[in-house]
Order: sequence, then C-alpha cells, then structure tokens
Amino acid sequence: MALLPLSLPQADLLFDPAFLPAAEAAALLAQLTAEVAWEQRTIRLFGQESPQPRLTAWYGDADARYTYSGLAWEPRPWTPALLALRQRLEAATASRFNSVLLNLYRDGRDGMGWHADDEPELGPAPAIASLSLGATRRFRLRPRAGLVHPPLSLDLGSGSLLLMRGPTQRHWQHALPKTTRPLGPRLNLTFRWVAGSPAGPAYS
Ligand SMILES: O=C(O)CCC(=O)C(=O)O
Ligand SMILES: [Fe+2]
Repeated sequence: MALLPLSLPQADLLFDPAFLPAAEAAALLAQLTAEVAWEQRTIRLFGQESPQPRLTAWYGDADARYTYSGLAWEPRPWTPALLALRQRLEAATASRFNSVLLNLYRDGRDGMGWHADDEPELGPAPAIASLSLGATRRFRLRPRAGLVHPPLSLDLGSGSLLLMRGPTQRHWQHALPKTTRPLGPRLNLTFRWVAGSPAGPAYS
C-alpha cells in the first residue's frame, strides 16, 4: 500500500493501513513481544504515584535521552529487528529517526491518555512514525485550545503506519482509549528524532 494524506486542519497526517503484510506484522508482534525489555513504569501525576496502564521500552542511539511525564528514559541499544524497521520507516517516510518508544497494550484495560508529543527535545514540528502490530485499537485525535474541530477516530490495525508531522502535535492531542471489548495484545512503535541535548523539563 502507500502512505496517503488524511485531511485535517493544522495537521499533517499520512496513513497506510497495510504498510506491513499481515503475516509479517504477526511474526514481528511475536518476536518483539518476546525480545523487547518491557517495563511497567510508575508515573507521578497530581502528586500520586501510579503504574502506567501498559508496558513500555525505549531504544535508540546513546544520546537520544528523553523525558516525559516526569520520567527520564535512557535508550537501550538498537536490536537488529528494530534497526531494520528504522531503516524501512526512514525510507518510507523520508524522515530520520534516532529512537523508538514501544508500547505494549496487553488488552483493552491498557491504554494511553490524552497528550501531545510536544516535549522540547522533539523540536517544534516533529515527524513521528507510528507502526501498529496486533489487535486493532481506536486512535483518537482532538484539537488543542485555539482550534475548533470535531475529534477524529482512526482504527489502527496490524501492520498500519501513521505518520504525524509538521504542526500536528502543536494543534492536536491524541489518545488510545481503554475499551471493555475483549481483545488481544497490541504493540505500537513510535519512531522519533530526539535532540541529543540535556533532557527538557518534566512534563505530565
Ligand atoms: O499506541 C498508540 O497508537 C499511540 C502511542 C503514542 O501516542 C505515543 O507513544 O506517544
Ligand atoms: Fe503520542
């Protein structure tokens, strides 16, 4: 398939529902689920410690440190599988990535709350390539203050690729809502470019 633009104001979104063939996406899901160093990290929100509702891991170049939700991330060194994916995504998106955040949503009780990927080390107009494997989950986008537009829902199936770039993070937030529907695990990889400078201020 091909990356095709989604029409949304103050955003630059491209989507390919079948970037990876189904069999390859399934094999990659099994491999990464088994070999990635998954952690369930604790975040401090409103003065309260709570475990994140998903498992995470951060891989990348040694200088690609990252801070969000008050958590500092030291990248683990690239694995062969993640390096190969980076190369394919760089070619497909004409972008460069020095790191990848992996999220494993074990079932519908795992999710991610509303946020924008707008940490200072990502720069003002980051290109973020989001590859999904496993169960189809609904990805939501809603405008930030200053923009009036209905929210958007996008079903991210196995092997799909969503590229967010330009003004998207500045004007839109996104989330992966929890669901009571019984469903299997979903693994999402967001490839990013992180400036190799001291980590920015904590963000929640
Ligand atoms: O799982 C997803 O599709 C979203 C992940 C995300 O927004 C992030 O890692 O910042
Ligand atoms: Fe995000």
